[in-house]
Amino acid sequence: MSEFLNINGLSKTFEGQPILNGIHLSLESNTVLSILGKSGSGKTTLLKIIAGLEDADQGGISLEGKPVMAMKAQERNIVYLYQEALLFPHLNIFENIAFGLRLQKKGKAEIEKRVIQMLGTIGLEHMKYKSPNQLSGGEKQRVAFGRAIIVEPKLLLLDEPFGALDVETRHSMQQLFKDLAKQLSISALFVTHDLKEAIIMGDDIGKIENGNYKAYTSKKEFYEDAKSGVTDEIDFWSNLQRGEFSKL
Ligand SMILES: Nc1ncnc2c1ncn2[C@@H]1O[C@H](COP(=O)(O)OP(=O)(O)OP(=O)(O)O)[C@@H](O)[C@H]1O
Repeated sequence: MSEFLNINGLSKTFEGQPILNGIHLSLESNTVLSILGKSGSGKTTLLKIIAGLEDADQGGISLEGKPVMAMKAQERNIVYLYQEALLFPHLNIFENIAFGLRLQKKGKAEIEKRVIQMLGTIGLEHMKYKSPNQLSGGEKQRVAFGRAIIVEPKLLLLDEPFGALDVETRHSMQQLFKDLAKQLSISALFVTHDLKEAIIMGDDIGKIENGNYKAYTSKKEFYEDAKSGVTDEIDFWSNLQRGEFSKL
């Protein structure tokens, strides 16, 4: 079956150490797939290979049926976003968001209209003339989202994008992303090692372990997998409620 994104037998070794071991993964369009995995399991490596920022040793990737391995990163129409929202420090917020549209040589009026609209969507209209160093971490991450999404990439790769944010900001960013994903029919891989975040963000869930990828057929299957960590989490909170940790 031809899926939106198909990853076929992807392998990567670093300094003789196998990291990805023939990964097979597929994603339907307009779907967010959460990928869980412990630190060092190869999540970032996988995303970087998909984005074209790292080479694979073996395997193929196709997007909308077209092989992308031979394409340069900038030709893939894939955006990779990670924890640190790297904005252009010398450009104000408006220009940071407008950047991709200027590269695409869109007209002045169209850029103005789309950037203003995006600023509204991410709730930062009042900050358009500020520079990145005047923004909080959460605000910077919003701008990074706006800048990524405004160019309408085919695929969004999110690498622990909220990892550096406090709990409250993290929740509001999760909600914002979920709303945007629905509104703009976004297709994305969302990498995290946070169990709850994976459940909240993903339409589907999978995990990387020992260099292999396991796709869960449903969230129910994930909850019921003794190794998913969900049961441990539930047990923890049940024990806490029963007062079994009162001596801690
Ligand atoms: N350029 C590199 N050279 C050598 N080893 C590397 C390189 N990049 C990553 N690695 C190693 O590959 C392994 C997987 O790294 P990766 O960053 O993909 O893991 P991760 O699952 O994203 O981890 P984390 O959740 O901590 O970010 C790690 O052991 C890392 O040290």
